[in-house]
Amino acid sequence: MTDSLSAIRADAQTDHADTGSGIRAVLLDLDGTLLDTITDLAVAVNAMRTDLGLPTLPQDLIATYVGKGAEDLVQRSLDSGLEAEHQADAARQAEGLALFQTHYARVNGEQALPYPGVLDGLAALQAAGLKLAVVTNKPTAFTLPLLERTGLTHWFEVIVSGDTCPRKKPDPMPLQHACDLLGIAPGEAVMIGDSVNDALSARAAGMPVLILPYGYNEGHDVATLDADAVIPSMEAIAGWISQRSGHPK
Ligand SMILES: O=C(O)COP(=O)(O)O
Ligand SMILES: [Mg+2]
Repeated sequence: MTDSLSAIRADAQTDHADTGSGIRAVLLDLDGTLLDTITDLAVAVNAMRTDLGLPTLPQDLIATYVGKGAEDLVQRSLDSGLEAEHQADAARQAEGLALFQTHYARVNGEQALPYPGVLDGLAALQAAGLKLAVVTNKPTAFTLPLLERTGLTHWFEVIVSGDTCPRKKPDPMPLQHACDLLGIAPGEAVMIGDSVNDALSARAAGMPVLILPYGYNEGHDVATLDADAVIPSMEAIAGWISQRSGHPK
């Protein structure tokens, strides 16, 4: 771990030797990173399936379908266990999406909770003078009420949702957009996430990426990700980013 962190610090010093600016902002994924949202997502997915006459799915299986936004979650939840010829057509997917949206609007945030260390981690990053942004694949209509209901909105200068830009993570576009809004270069930010979508988008945007191991990586081990480090908690992440940003708390 120490070696990985040293390597990131060394990279950043090389990248920014001309400006000496280092890290000025932290971009944070939402589902599986800041908030444990799977209970509410699974309730909405299973309510959709019940409406369509389908059996419910285990929450752990639904968790492997989270990461690429609501349409993808609905599609994978409808097609779960089916051969290609039986998978939902566009009309069935649209019907499923409408049902999911109705149910999730009702339960979004009901049981969602910050993971241990998140609130202390955000406080430490903010105290260190870093700008904070959310970059999520969750649609705006669910992101903003969720952040409100869980009391997190006030931490963030910028919120980029899954439908803010033409393309979602793993495309770098939403990360670049967040940096534009923050008035910084991508190389002055660090991405914090839980999944392959965060790792790929950060790599493509040219910024370091740190992975938290407790979220939803589409059912895969986070050790398989191309990331700079896997760090156990937001609190632990905040400690060393603060040092690296040159504004120790
Ligand atoms: O909406 C999703 O599928 C995942 O959202 P996230 O990008 O905040 O993890
Ligand atoms: Mg996530």
